[in-house]
This record gives sequence, structure tokens and C-alpha cells, in this order.
Amino acid sequence: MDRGACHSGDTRRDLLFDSHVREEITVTETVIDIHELTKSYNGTKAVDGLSLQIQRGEIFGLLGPNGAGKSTTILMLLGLSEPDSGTINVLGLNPTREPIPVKRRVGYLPDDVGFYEDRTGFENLMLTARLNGIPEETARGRATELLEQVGLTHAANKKAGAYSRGMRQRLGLADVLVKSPEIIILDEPTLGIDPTGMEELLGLIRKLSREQHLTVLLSSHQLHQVQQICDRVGLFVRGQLLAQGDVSSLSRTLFADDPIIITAEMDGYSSRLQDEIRSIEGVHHLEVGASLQADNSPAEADVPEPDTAVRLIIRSSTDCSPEVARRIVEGGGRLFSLSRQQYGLDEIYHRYFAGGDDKHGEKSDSKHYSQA
Ligand SMILES: Nc1ncnc2c1ncn2[C@@H]1O[C@H](COP(=O)(O)OP(=O)(O)OP(=O)(O)O)[C@@H](O)[C@H]1O
Repeated sequence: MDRGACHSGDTRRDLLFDSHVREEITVTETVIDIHELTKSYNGTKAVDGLSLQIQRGEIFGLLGPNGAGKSTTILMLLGLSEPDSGTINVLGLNPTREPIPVKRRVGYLPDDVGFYEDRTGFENLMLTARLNGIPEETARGRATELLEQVGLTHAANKKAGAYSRGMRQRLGLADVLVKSPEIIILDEPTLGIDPTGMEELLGLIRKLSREQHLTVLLSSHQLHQVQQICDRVGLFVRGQLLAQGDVSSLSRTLFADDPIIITAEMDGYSSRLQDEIRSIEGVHHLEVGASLQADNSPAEADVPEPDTAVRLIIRSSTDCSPEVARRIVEGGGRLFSLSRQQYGLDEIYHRYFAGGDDKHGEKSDSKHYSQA
């Protein structure tokens, strides 16, 4: 069937009868369901009232600084640690009471996976297959196929002890996949890998997840890598899930009360224009500084000379960018660029992970003329 047909007629029925397009229908099925989970060590809460649902096929990033409680949560998901209170359901199973069926269906890649160093990559995968009761012939085929998928065919007969860090992580991924799990949990999978190796591994995880509808829970404190591949992220701080969602909705939630920052590069600035901008509804702060595009160094003054290129930084409670642009142009200014600050992972990182007080995520490196 021509995919174009999906846009007309009985779309729903067309989709259902097309085996290719059928894959595109999103059927949500919660495979990890956590409610009010709590775990303390020596009276200190490592996980504090965590509630989280993850859907089949989703790549979810569990983000948080050291000691946030990520590993403790993972251990409870795997049935390796018992919660103090709350419930966990993994693929319909209770990991505390049914750890073995959970282990059969959930793969776990720790941050530093252990191998038999004097055995080859292929032999290591075969050992894991045997441990999981996979028949010899099937195991051979699967090990060969997985080594190819993770790009290690060339190193199949090399001893694991001679693998680089990146190769070990890729072998670890293959090792986790030997038993054909439905969920894989990866703890800091790219730790210690160079940027190229990291890109490759993340690309591979995403590809495998998409192709095999594999659910991935990825724990990390490296926000940028998580942003690249995760459908959703959860921000974990001091045992609590502070917020969850895709990165842009997360930013909106976390920075909802922050002013909107608009930056304009222009020339033709005047005190009349300054008043015009300050009178825009919502604007509560205006800084005028040297433009990054300025080839002449402006003199210190309240209002620079009209031919001086300046950068305006406007803080507003609403997004008034179109109005700012209109008033600059109508006020005789030449507008070179106008941008609105978008909060991203850097700002989230500074505020919640690094304990920074850079509340506006703005680098104030411009030379100041005046402030409103
Ligand atoms: N077995 C344990 N005994 C006592 N305290 C523990 C134990 N395991 C974890 N903790 C404490 O629980 C808190 C959460 O630790 P956890 O290892 O879960 O954090 P994390 O987010 O995984 O950190 P990291 O990124 O460093 O691995 C920390 O304060 C840690 O010291």
C-alpha cells in the first residue's frame, strides 16, 4: 500500500491493514511502573518517594549528580535491593519477590562490565548464552550476529583483556543482548569512552532500541549524551525525581518562573528607542552593551552614539520579541539579529547539578552602558 493512502479515506483501517505502517501506530504499554519508592541507608534517604512509569520501546534517561540515588533505584528494579516502602513492577513482575524471571527478561550493563579477560569476545558471549540456557547452535548464531551489530566482528577472536574501553562497552552491550531482553538498563554506558566512541555507542543503542522495540533505561550524569538519544529524561536530585519529560518540556517546567531573555544586535540606538522598549508590556530590565559585531569600541555613555553597534539584553515576563523587533525598526534602528534565550541542558545542569547560581543562564560579558 502506498503510504500516501494513510492521509485519506479510512486512515485508521488503512493503517491497521498495512503491516509496514502498523509499526508506526504507537501502542503504549507500561513496562516499568514505580510508585512512591523509598530506600534509606543508615537513616538517610537514598531514594525518596520516587514514582515513574516507562513505556515499552522508550529510551529513558535517569539523570542526576553523584549520590542522587540512580544506582539504588536500578538495584531495586533488578531485585538486588529491597525497597523500604512503595511498589515496583517490571514487566508485570515484582522484582523483590520474582528476581529470577526479572533477570531473564531485563539486561543490565554496569558502568564497568567484567569479562573473562583471557577469553575472546566471542567466547565471552557464548559463556553468557550458556548461562542463560541458550542451545549451542542458536548461541553461536546470536553471538556472531551481535558482534556484527556492535561492530566487533573484526575483534571476535581477540581476548577481551586486549579490548579498549569503548570495545569493552560494545561487547558489554552485545553481552546484555544475548538473552534477547525486553528491557536493558545501562549504568553510565559511555564513561571513559572518547567522544567518537561515545557517539557510536549511543547511536547503536538508539538503533537497537528502535529496530527491536527495546526499552532502554540509561543512567548518567552526562546530560549532553543523554539528550542525544533519550525520548524522555528524569531529573533525579537527592533521591527525588525533580521533573521528567523531553528536554524542552523539562526546561519549560524548571524555568517557568524565569524571565524571558531577548537579545538584539542593532545600531541606531537612541534614548527615544530606549524608552520605547522599556514601555513594552512585560519588559522589566534592559541592558545596553557592546555588540559582538562591533568593529569600533564604543565609548562609555548612558546612550551610545547612533552609529555604534550595540547589543540589547531585555528581560521580560512575556515573549515580546516581535514587539521589540517592530519598535527597533520603526524607531529607526537597524536590526542585525534578534534571539530569545532557550533554556537547555546547560542551564538545567548549572542550576540543579553543579549548584550554580547562574539563574538566567546568561553570560554577562557585554560592556554595560545603562540598565533599566
Ligand atoms: N550500600 C550502601 N550503603 C550505604 N549508603 C549507600 C549505599 N549505596 C548507596 N548509598 C548512599 O545512597 C545515596 C545514593 O547513592 P547512589 O549510588 O544510588 O547514587 P547514584 O545517583 O547512583 O550516584 P553515582 O552517579 O555516583 O553512581 C548516596 O548518598 C550513597 O552514599
